Amino acid sequence: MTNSTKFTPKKAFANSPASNGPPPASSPNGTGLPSTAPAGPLANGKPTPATPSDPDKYATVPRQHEAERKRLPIYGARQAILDAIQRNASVVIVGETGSGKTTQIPQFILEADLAKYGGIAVTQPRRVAATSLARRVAEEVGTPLGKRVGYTVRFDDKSSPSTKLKYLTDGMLMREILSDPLLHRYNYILLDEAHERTLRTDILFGMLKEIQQTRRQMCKDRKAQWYRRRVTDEARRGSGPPAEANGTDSDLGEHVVGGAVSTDAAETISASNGQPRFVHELKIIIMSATLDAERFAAYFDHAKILYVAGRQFPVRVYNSLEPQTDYLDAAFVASLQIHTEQGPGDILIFLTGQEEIETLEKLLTDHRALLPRDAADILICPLFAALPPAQQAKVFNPAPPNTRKIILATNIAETSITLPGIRYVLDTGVHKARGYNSKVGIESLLVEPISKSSARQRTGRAGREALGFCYRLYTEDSFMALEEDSVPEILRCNLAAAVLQLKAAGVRDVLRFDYMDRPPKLALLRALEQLYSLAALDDTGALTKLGTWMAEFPLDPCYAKVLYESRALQCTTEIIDIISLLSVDNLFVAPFHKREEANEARNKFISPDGDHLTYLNLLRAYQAVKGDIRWCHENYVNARGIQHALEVRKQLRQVCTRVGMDPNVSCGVDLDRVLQCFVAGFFHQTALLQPDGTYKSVIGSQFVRIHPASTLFNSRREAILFNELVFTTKLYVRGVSAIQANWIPEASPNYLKRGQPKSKPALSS
Ligand SMILES: Nc1ncnc2c1ncn2[C@@H]1O[C@H](COP(=O)(O)OP(=O)(O)OP(=O)(O)O)[C@@H](O)[C@H]1O
Repeated sequence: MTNSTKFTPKKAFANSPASNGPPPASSPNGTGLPSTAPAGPLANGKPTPATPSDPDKYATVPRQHEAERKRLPIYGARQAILDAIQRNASVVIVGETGSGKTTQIPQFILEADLAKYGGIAVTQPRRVAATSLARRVAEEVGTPLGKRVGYTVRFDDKSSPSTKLKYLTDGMLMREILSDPLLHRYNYILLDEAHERTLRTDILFGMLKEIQQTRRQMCKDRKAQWYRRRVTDEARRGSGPPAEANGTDSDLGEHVVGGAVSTDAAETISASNGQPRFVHELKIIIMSATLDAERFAAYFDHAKILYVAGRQFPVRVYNSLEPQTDYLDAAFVASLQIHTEQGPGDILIFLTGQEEIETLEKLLTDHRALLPRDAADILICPLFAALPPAQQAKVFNPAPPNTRKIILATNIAETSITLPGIRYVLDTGVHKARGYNSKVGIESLLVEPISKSSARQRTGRAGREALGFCYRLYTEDSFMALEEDSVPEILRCNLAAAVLQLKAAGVRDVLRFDYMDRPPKLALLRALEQLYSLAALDDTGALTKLGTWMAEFPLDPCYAKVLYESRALQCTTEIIDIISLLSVDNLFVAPFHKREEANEARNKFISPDGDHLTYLNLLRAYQAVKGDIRWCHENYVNARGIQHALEVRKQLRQVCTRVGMDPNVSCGVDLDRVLQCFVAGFFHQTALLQPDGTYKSVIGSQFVRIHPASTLFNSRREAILFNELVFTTKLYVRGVSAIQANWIPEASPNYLKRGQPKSKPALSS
């Protein structure tokens, strides 16, 4: 990459007709309905009926942002939204980015006291969105975070029995289904950013549809019973009045609509403990700025569609006049030009991954000293998934005086979140997309063009607090050539984890599940086969005890199996440590101008057996110096990465304790056991050395190369196991360790010979 590009914003960008709409629509409706306060709705059990409205009863801190709320375009549509929600079981709401869907619609429901019989869940594809939105909405509602408004994301829960409105990742809602199969605790589920079509959202769509139908049927059945009982009671009493209302009748009495009893709530008897359990209809609301509303409405049983017009502030969109050969360089130059030539406001730059972010962070940091004297200072804030939450949170802090914040983000900043201060967005037009070839079982992670929908979402990160600007580092023709939407993840991913969750949620026949887009049959069969080989499914395709245990962990099934095996081989401490470390992309940093020194430093930790034990050595050394940051710097260790791994480790240890597994059982120096555990989960990801020095995978007979970043790069060992088989520029294996070839056939009870299933599982059920 060079800095000598001819790219300049003035020359390179044309004012685009894609400029995003007129100035904000003002909000006509000024009055909020009073909020009310049912108790403990997100805890299991029978919710307490609503108390009379009292907006301030639960506001233990002052409400904030009231005037801003009322200026949001969505506020003008408040009554229409509430009417649609009351009249329809499912509603699709489409409104511009920043118009107020995510923060306001749940509050409308709260304030209008519609969620009488349970809580409100708002799902987000990403944890950073869930946590920041909950924080903002708690401020608006005037409640400490975790009380009336809270969030639940993997490894972090800020909710309590008094939480009425909860932001959570779609993965966490899937987990809640395991313990509360009909999601009784919720009255409303809002599926936000539904256009993203992550694997989990797609699975959730199908599960929620089924839950909604079941609950509706239960309400109807219970209602019929109630009528029969009432008629019998009245007949027995002659012409006297109906029986004095007991708890059931008074609950039902609240639902009398125009003389008929509505079917949206009824008491029923829980089969498990014979205690009365309140059943109420589940309302589903699907939201996004960029989705195919008709398609979603058709899938959700002809849901009502609402389009809410207007955005708060305009965003001027500029496209590059010429194609850019190096988007990273273009982003570097453009950001400095904005900084030195444009007015105040922070900059958000979309890049594809941690490595690119760290490269640009370094370039910009080095350039700080060269800024003109009169220019403001710059503060660079990275934002990517593997960054520890505390570091991620820094992007939400205002920049110090006379400083411009430059946020370097992956597409975790693409949807949903408001990053305060952002006025300029630089869109490189690319992202890293995961793919999966189910024929050969190879995953790929390639840099690809984004979709138009993603480009619009990126644009929408500006214009949320004031007029904004979006510079697309690609031509308008390139924009026009983009696909409208990205291919749903379910059509391009390994489905083993999703199938395990479906099975754990009681879906027997995953081939016939009601998918919005049906994945290829081969991909589903592969997932079933993989779970069978891990002994998570039995010969009939039903979940085994082990499978149920594995579904408890927020881990890919292969890692859950490794952890399970660690109990027998008595090395749970080491396995938890290594799995946590594997959740980080790069544990070592290797700046290109200091590669040799970095390699030398890494050699201190290297285990001759490969990456897994090398990571363990690294953690032990880090613990010995008590996480000294200077030590990390001197040894080219990614301190942020290790901190993130330690967070994951803490949480995994907690889950282990919860399921009765002692996380403190260690194998000491007998580290072969650790690798044997990994073979138990990854026997299908092993390869044998060939006479010519190459490696051939045991399953699929693919020639694979050890990734240059692996400690076993260029080494010749009898057999290897790997955590990832990834096509980038070539077919590489990553996360590699040396193993004994005879461990492979022993590793799976369902495999007799290498790569040969003992018998085909009954895949259709
Ligand atoms: N953390 C925050 N700091 C400052 N303003 C915020 C914050 N969160 C929300 N806002 C304000 O509330 C507005 C509405 O945000 P909200 O997330 O509800 O919009 P949205 O319609 O859901 O957007 P998107 O489609 O992009 O998710 C923002 O445009 C911004 O003005």
